[in-house]
Parts: sequence; structure tokens; C-alpha cells
Amino acid sequence: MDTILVVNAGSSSVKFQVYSVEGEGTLRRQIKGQMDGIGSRPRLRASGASGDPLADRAYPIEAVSDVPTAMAVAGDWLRDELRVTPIAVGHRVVHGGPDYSKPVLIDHGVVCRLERFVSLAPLHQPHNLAPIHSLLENFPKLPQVACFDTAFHRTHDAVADHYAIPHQLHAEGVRRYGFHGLSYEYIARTLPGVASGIAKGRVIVAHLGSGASMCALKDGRSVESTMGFTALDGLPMGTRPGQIDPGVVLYLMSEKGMSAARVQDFFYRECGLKGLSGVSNDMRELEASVDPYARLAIDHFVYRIGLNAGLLAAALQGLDAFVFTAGIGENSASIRARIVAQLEWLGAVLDPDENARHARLISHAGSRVPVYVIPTDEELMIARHTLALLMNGQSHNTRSERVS
Ligand SMILES: Nc1ncnc2c1ncn2[C@@H]1O[C@H](COP(=O)(O)OP(=O)(O)O)[C@@H](O)[C@H]1O
Ligand SMILES: CC(=O)OP(=O)(O)O
Ligand SMILES: [Mg+2]
Repeated sequence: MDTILVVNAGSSSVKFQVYSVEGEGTLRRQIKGQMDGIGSRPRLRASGASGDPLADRAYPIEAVSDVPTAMAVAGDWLRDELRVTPIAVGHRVVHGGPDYSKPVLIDHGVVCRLERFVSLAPLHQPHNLAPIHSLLENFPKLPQVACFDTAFHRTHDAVADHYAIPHQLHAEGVRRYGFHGLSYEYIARTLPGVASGIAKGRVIVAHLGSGASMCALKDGRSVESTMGFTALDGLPMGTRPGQIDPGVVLYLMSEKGMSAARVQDFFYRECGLKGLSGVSNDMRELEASVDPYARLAIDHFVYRIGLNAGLLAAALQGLDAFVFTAGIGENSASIRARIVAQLEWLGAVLDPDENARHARLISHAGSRVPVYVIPTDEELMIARHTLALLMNGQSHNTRSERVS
């Protein structure tokens, strides 16, 4: 069976899927899995084609303390226990910079260009590139495809893409890229099947995971995002602060003597829900906590999402629907309820029962703005892009090599 392996390394999880390629361009999911809770409560879960459980293993926090270890554990499991030998591998690569507005077949030149963005996405890019490197080394003819978080947002108007800084910096790549684009692309493609009348309208999608952002969609295209040059901007996240006055950076460097490397580490790993609560970066643990700072961290998260919804509604000049997705958006009914309460002035009213049972439509029948929960599938987008590149014949003479 010809299969495509998809790898998606996030900031607190490694997700993977294996698809069989059937007939002319049909993909069928064979395995879906993830190692999540990295750094809090690591757990490997995977299921087969019909949702049948293949694995559910918990690990001590120190056994899977970072993303590379999680990737190694999941990779060993796929290779040794499931004998996965793909004909191609699709990777999520978080930063594509100014050059890449669509997925690309990987070679050494592409990897060199993507390495330039490691400092712009230190929580992700090194982990995205590590398996690419190792497969290029060991299986040089195996087709690999890079799919970018930034690509879906490359349609932004100049007015949204610029910072108010000298424009030469924009020319060299200092732009408001936006991230989570594979997730937003999946939602944009799924919406017509969920609500055909709305898919062409003005929609805010809230991707609330360990990394969190929101995207304004108009007619299925991204017109604005809360993230910018890097995935630090916008909403507060698991370990990142979100929007912050650059004066704080200057203060940390000039008054606290922090080096640039120390500031980077601080903003990517020690802030956000974790920094503010002092309890955890994991929303499940904050919701279970009675610590007043855990409460404050959740309050701040909800408040900032409400503020940013107003910003994106302004970009769209109105709102026709709101969508929740990703770890928190798909699973936490209480956070969703609190966010929808912030959206009441925009015309959204919750149906608490539908919300509690995680229905697809969670707004009240009389709500002017419908509110949806749509589980995202970045891996499916990557598989589709990977297959499309393979079928366009750009992977000449390479389909016979397999990972063993
Ligand atoms: N049932 C739940 N209730 C609240 N939060 C949840 C639940 N399940 C997952 N989450 C949260 O989702 C986040 C991880 O989301 P995910 O989209 O997998 O992140 P990433 O891809 O960035 O690693 C974590 O903060 C986790 O606590
Ligand atoms: C870009 C980003 O923050 O990704 P994730 O949410 O997967 O960490
Ligand atoms: Mg993610």
C-alpha cells in the first residue's frame, strides 16, 4: 500500500497521520495520532482507519520533556510497531518567510532557506526542520513536502501586511505574516459544507491551542490575523505573552540586563498562561486549579480574545459567523461559553446545552451570529498538498524509495 506520512510539530504536541493513496488522488486516513501534554502530562494516543484504538500510553513528564523526544518516541512507534514505510512525507513548517506562498518540494536549497527563519520561530522551526534533515540524509530520494503556516495569509493587503516602520524593513522580510494558516485553510475549505451561506461572508476563526491566534476570513480568504512577524504576537498563549508593548523588551534588556537570547527564551517559554498563573501552561490544569493566579490567567485569556474579536470584526466591517477550533476551542465548553459572552455585542448568543455537548453549532437559534465548533485538521491539508505536488510530477523517479 502506498502511504503518505504527515508530521506536525506544535509547541506542546507532535501530531501525525498516515494516509493511503488510492486510485487517482484519493486519500484515505489509516492512522491518526498525537503525543500531547509535552512538558505537562505526555501521552501518546493513536487510532486506526475506523477510529479503532492503536495506542494510549502515558509517560512520566521527564521521559518526554520536549518536542524532539516526543518526535523520536512517535517515530519509533510508527516504524517499529506499525511498519510504516511511506512513499512521501509532508511536513508542517511554521515559518515560510516572504518567499513561500505555497507548499514546496524539499531539497537542500529549500532547507537552507528555511533555516534562516529558525530565530523567527524558535519553538517550532528547529523541530520542523530536524526530521526533514534526517530523512534527506538517510533517504535522499524520498519526496518531502514543506507546508507553511504563513502561506495562507500571504493574500493580506499591504495595509495589513506592514508595520509602521521604515519600509525598507518590510522589503527585507519584516512583515505581519500570521500563522496557523494550515488550520485556517482547512476551516475555510470545510465551511461551505457546514454553512454554505456563511462561507462567502465575514468569519472570525479562533484557533485556540497551546499557540493561539485568530483569523479574519472574507469569502474564504485570510484578510487579517492576530499574529505577525513571529508567533509571539496577538493572543496570550501557553507560554507566550501575545501582544506586548516593545517598551517591555527594552526594559528587560536595559534595566534587567537580559541578553537577546535570554529575552527570546523568556518570551517563548516563560510567559503566557504559564508565566501569569505560575501554575501551568496547560489549560486543563488551569481550569482544575483554585489558585487565584490561575483564575487571572484564564480571565486574561478570555478578555484578550474578546478584544481581538473586536479588532478583527473591524477589519471585516462586520461579522457573519464565529468558529472555534484547536485544543482549547474544540474541548473546553467553559472557555467557549466565556468567550461567546464577550461576543454578545457583536450579535452572538450561546446555546449552553449545545455548547456543553460540543455540538457543531453552539449558538442559540435566535443568535444573529452563528457560532461553530469545527475540529481542525492541519494534517489533512498537508496530506492533500503533498499528494498534489507528487501528482504534478515534480517528484520524478522517487516513488519507489521507502523509509524502513
Ligand atoms: N478538554 C480540554 N479542556 C481544556 N483545554 C484542553 C482540553 N483538551 C486540550 N486542551 C488544551 O489544548 C491545548 C493544546 O492544544 P493543541 O491545539 O493540541 O496545541 P498545539 O498544537 O499548539 O500543541 C492545551 O493548552 C490543552 O490544555
Ligand atoms: C504557530 C503556533 O503557535 O503553532 P502551535 O499552536 O502548534 O504551537
Ligand atoms: Mg498546533
